[in-house]
Amino acid sequence: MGVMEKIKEIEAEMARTQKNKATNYHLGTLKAKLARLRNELFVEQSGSGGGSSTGEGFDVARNGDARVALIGFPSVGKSSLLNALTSTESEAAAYEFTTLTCIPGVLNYSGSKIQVLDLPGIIEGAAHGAGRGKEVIAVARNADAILIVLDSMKEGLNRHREILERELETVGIRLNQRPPDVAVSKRSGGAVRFSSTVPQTKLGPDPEKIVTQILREYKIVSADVLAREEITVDQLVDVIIGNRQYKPCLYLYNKIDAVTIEEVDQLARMPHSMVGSVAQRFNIGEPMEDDLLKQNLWKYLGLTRIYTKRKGSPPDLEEPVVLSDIRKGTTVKSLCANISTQLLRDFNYALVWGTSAKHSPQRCGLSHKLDDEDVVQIVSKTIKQQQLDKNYGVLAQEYQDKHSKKRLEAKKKKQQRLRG
Ligand SMILES: Nc1nc2c(ncn2[C@@H]2O[C@H](COP(=O)(O)OP(=O)(O)OP(=O)(O)O)[C@@H](O)[C@H]2O)c(=O)[nH]1
Ligand SMILES: [K+]
Ligand SMILES: [Mg+2]
Repeated sequence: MGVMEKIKEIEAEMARTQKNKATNYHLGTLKAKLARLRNELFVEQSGSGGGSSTGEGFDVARNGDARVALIGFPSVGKSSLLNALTSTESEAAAYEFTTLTCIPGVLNYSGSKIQVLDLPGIIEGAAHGAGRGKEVIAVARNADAILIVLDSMKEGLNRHREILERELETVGIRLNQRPPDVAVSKRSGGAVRFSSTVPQTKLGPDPEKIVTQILREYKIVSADVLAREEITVDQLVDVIIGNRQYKPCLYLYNKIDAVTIEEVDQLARMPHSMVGSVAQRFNIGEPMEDDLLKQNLWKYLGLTRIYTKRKGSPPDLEEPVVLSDIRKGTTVKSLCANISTQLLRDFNYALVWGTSAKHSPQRCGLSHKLDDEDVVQIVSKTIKQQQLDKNYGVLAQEYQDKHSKKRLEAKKKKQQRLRG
């Protein structure tokens, strides 16, 4: 039996099984099996044919401080949106599948550059290769945030939203979730031991039993599992499989110019959602204060502007350094690394003005977490400190050389002994 048939079989069995306390354990096991098979299918497919071998899908160079992928059904207005947000022109028309490839544009927002990727529309089954779905979804996997565009005029909008979520989930993308706080450490012997710092209500009456069963599904028989928050079977499976991508995702209900005010009101209340009209420039486009979309994207990307300043001069308010919480973090260290490796190497301390500082300026180390619009002055080590470091580096190198030489000699001797 092929993987696809096995998946169908398990899905059918899950549909047949009533959800109650008695079947909880059985359903949990089925879920784990299903996730394993789906993952197998995905890994298998991304390895062979269809899309590039790097898993990048369409090959578009990264540009700017962060990257957003536009995902949606055909003709929801993705290309129109790209045209409204950036200076790039992507063909927009009233027929489906107008866009056939990935079109990048750059959106400028308060000192930052956000790369926006217009993509072909996807349909149900995209993750398994329907249309150019696989390539589109691979782009979503490599983006910093996803903007799902929906057409408010379409019937079955909620179903559309669910289909898109499912397609993205199939390839291991998790939308608006944090990685679960669970550690699985394999051991060489013994059974599975499960401990938790909080009561677990979603793993049935005997959490250790179900955790053991799920791990066995992934051929792990000996391990310590520690949960620091309440988890579900799905989350445990995610941790075991390990290749999950946690992405912020904003939903835009477009074309609200064409629906009733009651409908608009309902859509605006959906989680992680906003309404707008590209055609009528409602919530989208200039002026900046009214562009709720840009403001939301900024928020979802977790971007932080840092103004740097030199000693004795005012901060440079024209060109902030933009850091991303979801990419490399927003600490003083990520700021230094963003400017130059030299700066990171010669870092002594930082002076920080702004909301992250307890008092202004606060003297901070590399691990200090910065807030949006903080002002930072980096103080490098003195020449003397650098010289000391360098000497230490030379000494450390000599020590290492000496030891690796000794190790090499010992190895040679051992080999000679073995031969002779
Ligand atoms: N009424 C209305 N129509 C819109 C709006 N935005 C886009 N459209 C129209 O929707 C149609 C499809 O727009 P596109 O931008 O081509 O949509 P797309 O999602 O890029 O489509 P594909 O590339 O085919 O997947 C065009 O006729 C647009 O003029 C809007 O806010 N309101
Ligand atoms: K279209
Ligand atoms: Mg298009």
